[in-house]
Amino acid sequence: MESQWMAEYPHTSVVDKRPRKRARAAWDIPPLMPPSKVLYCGQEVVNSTSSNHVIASSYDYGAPRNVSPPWRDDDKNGHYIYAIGENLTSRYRILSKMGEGTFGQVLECWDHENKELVAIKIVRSIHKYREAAMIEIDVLQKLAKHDVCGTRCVQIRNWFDYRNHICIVFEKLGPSLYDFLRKNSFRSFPIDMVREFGRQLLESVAFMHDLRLIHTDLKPENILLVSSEYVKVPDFKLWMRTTKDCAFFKNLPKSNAIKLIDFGSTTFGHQDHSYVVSTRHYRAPEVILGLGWNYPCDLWSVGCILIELCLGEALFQTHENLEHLAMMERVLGPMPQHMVNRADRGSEKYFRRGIRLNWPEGASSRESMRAVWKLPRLQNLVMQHVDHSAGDLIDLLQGLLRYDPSERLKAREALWHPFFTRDPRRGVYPL
Ligand SMILES: Nc1ncnc2c1ncn2[C@@H]1O[C@H](COP(=O)(O)OP(=O)(O)OP(=O)(O)O)[C@@H](O)[C@H]1O
Repeated sequence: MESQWMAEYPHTSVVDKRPRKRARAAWDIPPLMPPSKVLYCGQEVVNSTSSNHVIASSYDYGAPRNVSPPWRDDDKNGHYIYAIGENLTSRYRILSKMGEGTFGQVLECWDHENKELVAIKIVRSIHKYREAAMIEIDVLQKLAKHDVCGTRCVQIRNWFDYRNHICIVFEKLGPSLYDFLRKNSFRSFPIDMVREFGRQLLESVAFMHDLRLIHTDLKPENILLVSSEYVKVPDFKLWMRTTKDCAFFKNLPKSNAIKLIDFGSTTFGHQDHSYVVSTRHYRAPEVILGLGWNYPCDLWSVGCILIELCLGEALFQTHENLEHLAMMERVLGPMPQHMVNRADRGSEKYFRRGIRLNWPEGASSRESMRAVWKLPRLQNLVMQHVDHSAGDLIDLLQGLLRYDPSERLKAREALWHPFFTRDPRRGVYPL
């Protein structure tokens, strides 16, 4: 959920060159406290996610049901302040924090009624976020109605308004693909796994587009593995490069089942939209140039995501429009003239005499110029990172990353691409 309210973040981290707006929890960070431990009321729990919305609880897991916690004011940003182990209505018990986004916090809870673990998004008590949450609920209910097998998008279980916070109850899923990459020191997924992720991602996008819905915020953070289970396997790439024993292994998910989350920015696709959408690295050129966007902006994001899963890190690591466009031209070649001609008033400044990109003349620094120059062409990039199926993958990516949205592959067309239909080991098409 980003779109209009999204802020750009400065470079801060050495390891991940893409600064994230929040730390992630739950999958790789141990629970905040052992279930039996009782902490004293008012004692701060220092959580490695740097949350200041958690206070220690005087409730333990054996606390009586139906006891509501005392009323507390929200924090200054409208986040609900909670304690691990206390109730959220009489039905749910808070177990741990799973994540945090612009719109609120996601907590792992125990559902006393259905006897299952759930993930509850507690939305900030701010009017615009409450309104957006109601739209997200509408979208989730529409998706649930049509996704009879429940395999494409996260399932909504329930929702309620609690102390001025909209709470959305979801089935509990595993880590996001971004979390998984991060935990693996940003080592890439094998190409056959990328193919499976890509297929499911495109099926989910095609399903949404059939319902006339555009996700608008597709990114590895919003694609969750269904299961948290993983296996350790030898990392042959590192084996060849290092003589040390320690870095020989990487983690791989046991199952490659994934689902989409975060429908807070989802919108209807009946007409072109003009406001800025998508998280920066996954943002399509028509959005940056103010040309109006529609369904194809999701397919551009899918292209960026597939490359990231093969590389381990984002392709367009930038926070600035001109640099972003220069990176695109470096990887994909020049932008079509008719798009340059139509650039809106805000983006005219990125071009020289309305003909070509104002690059490198307009670069803000030498560092920025270097960041663009170091990017290879798409073909070389894929060949450097993929051991087989490179030709098919390059062709698919060229279709997904077409500048002109009207020429970009549609989700269903992409699913018929040889990258998905050809058996990679035998080079033949299955029936
Ligand atoms: N069903 C779920 N199961 C497990 N974890 C979840 C689930 N839903 C969300 N999360 C975790 O919570 C994080 C935030 O969720 P979500 O993206 O829906 O919130 P948001 O406020 O809309 O975020 P954003 O700022 O990206 O718009 C996710 O990245 C993920 O780590």
